[in-house]
Amino acid sequence: MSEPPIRPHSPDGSVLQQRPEKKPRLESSLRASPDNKMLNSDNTTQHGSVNNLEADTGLVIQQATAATKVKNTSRKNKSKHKRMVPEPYTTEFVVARDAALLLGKESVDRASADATDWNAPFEPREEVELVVSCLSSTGDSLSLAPSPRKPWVVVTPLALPGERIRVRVYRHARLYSYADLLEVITPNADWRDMTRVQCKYFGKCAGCQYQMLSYDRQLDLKRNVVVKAYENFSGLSPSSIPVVRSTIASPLQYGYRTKITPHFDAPPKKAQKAAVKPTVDSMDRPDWLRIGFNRIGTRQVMDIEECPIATPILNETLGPLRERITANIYTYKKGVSLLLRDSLEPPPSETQGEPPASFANADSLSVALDKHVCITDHKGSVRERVGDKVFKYTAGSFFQNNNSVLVPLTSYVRDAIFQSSTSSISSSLRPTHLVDAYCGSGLFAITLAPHFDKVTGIELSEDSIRCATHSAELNHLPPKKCTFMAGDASNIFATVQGFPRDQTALIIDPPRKGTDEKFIDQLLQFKCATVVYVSCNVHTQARDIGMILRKSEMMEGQRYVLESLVGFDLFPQTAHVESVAVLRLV
Ligand SMILES: C[S@@+](CC[C@H](N)C(=O)[O-])C[C@H]1O[C@@H](n2cnc3c(N)ncnc32)[C@H](O)[C@@H]1O
Repeated sequence: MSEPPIRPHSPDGSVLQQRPEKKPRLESSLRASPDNKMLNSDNTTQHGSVNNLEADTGLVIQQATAATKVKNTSRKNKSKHKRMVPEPYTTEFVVARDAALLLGKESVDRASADATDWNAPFEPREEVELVVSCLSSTGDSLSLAPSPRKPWVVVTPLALPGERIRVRVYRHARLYSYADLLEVITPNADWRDMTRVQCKYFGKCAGCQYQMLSYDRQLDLKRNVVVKAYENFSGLSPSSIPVVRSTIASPLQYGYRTKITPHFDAPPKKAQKAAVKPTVDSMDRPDWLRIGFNRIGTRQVMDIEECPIATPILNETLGPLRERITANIYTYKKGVSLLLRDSLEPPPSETQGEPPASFANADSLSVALDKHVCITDHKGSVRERVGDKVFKYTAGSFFQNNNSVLVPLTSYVRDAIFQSSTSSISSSLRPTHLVDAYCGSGLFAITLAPHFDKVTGIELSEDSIRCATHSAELNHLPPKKCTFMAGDASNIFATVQGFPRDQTALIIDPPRKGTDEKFIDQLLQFKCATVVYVSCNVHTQARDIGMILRKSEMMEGQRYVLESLVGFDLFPQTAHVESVAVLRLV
C-alpha cells in the first residue's frame, strides 16, 4: 500500500493534508511527549485534590458528572463515553479544559443540564469552515462551531488564531470535536510564514507544531501556556502567582535534539509469507515499509529519512540505519522503536580496550569535544558536556534532549537559588547544601556542586544513580561532597536531616505526572529555604505548587511563597514548554 496522496503546502502557504482512516483510539491522551515518553495518567488517587480543583474552577467537574450520567445508559454507550473522559493532566485533559473555558461556564452548565454535552452538532466526517478563536496549551487550535450550531468547540492541529480554515471532523468528546485541517482559506498573515518551515514532513508528522511561526512568537505562546496553567490548574489566587517571565530561548532552534526514537512496524503477515528471501535489495524497497515517526493524530508510522530538529550526527546515522533495516526487514517479527543518541566520541583509552583510568577526568574527555558519534544501543554509554562538566550515562536512560539549552537552564537554577528577587539572602544564610530530587544522571547536582559544600541526589533508577556517581568522579567531585542514592524521592528527607535547613536548597524535577502528596508533606516538614521545581509538565507542576502553597499556609510561623515562574524552551518548533518555579520560605 502506498502513502495516501498528500499535498503539504498549497501555493498560498496554507497547509493541506489528506488523512488516512484512523484506528479507534484515545489519540491525544496517548500522544508521545517530546522526549517520546507516553503521557502519564495516574494521579487521581495520590492527588485526591483533582476533584477539589475541578470544584474550585467550576468547569471540568461537569465532565465527571457527564461521565457518571453515561454510566446509566446502555453498555455500549457507557464504554464508548468512558473512553472519552480524559485522565487528569494528560494532553486531552488540557484540551478539554481549554475548550470548556472557550465555551464559558454558562454554555457548559446549560449543555450539562440538558444532557446534550456529548451530542456533537456534526455529521460523521463532516467538512466545515471555521474561524480559529485561540490556541490550546497543547498547540492545537480551538474554533467555535459555526452558527446555527449549538456552542461547541472544534480542535484542529496546525491552524492559527484568526485563520479561516476548512476542516473535516472525525471524533467527538464532551463539548468538543477533533478535526483534520484540510485547508487554510485565509491565513493569519502576521503569524504564518510557510517559508520558515524547514521540514518537508511538517504538517503531517506529529513531531512539530510551530515551524511556520517566528521564534519570538513561539516563545510568547509558551509563556502563555505557563500563565494559563497556573490560572487553571494551581487553584491559587492571582495575587499568589508572580508575573510569568519571558520564555528563555534555546540557543539552537533546529539541529538540537540529541535523542530520536524512529520506529517501524513488522512486515504484514501476507508480505512475510510472500517473501522469497529474508533480505531485500536496495532497489526493491517494499511500499508498506515505513521507518519514521507518527502521522499527526494517528499511530500510523510515516517514512521519514531526516529530522531537521535532530542533531547532524543523528541524521547522518539515520540513513545507513534505515538501509540496514530495509535490507533485513523480513527478519523482524515485531515492530521496533530505534534509539539514536548523540554522544561525544569516547576517549581513545576506552575505544582501544584499555581499562579506563579510575579517574579519567573531565579534561581528557574534552580532547574529544568536537567529534560526535551516534549511539544506537540502549545499553551503550553516552558522553555529554554541560559547561565545564562531563556526563556519562546509559543511552536508554533519561537525560535532557537539548544540550544547547542546558547551560542556560542550570545557570538559571543556580542564580535563582543564590539571588532572591523578593528578599535579600544574608551571607550567613547563603545556601551551602543542595538536594537534587528526581536527579536522573545527576545533571543539576553535578553542574551546581562547585557552589555548595555538600550535594546529594536521589533517583528511582539504579542505573542512573550508578552513572551519576561515576560522572561525579569524572568531574573530581569527591564522595564526601557529592553523593547519590537510589530510591523513591520522598526517602531523601530521612537522609538529609543533618543538612542546615535554612541553608539548603531543594531541586525537584519529577516525570510528567509530577510529584506526590507524600513527598510534599515531607518537604513541608523539612522546611528548606529554597525549592526550585523544574517540570516538563507545567500543568502537574501548577497543581503541585498549589498544594505546597496551600498546605504551607497551615505551617506555624513560616510559609512558602511562589517567587518566580519562567518557561524554558527545550523543544523549539514544538508546543512543549519546560517550566521552572522558585519557592522561598518566608
Ligand atoms: C524529568 S527526569 C529528571 C532527571 C534529571 N533531573 C535531569 O534533568 O536530567 C525525572 C527522573 O525522575 C525519576 N523518577 C521517577 N519517579 C521517581 C520517584 N518516585 N523517585 C525518584 N525518582 C523518580 C525518573 O527515573 C527520571 O530519571
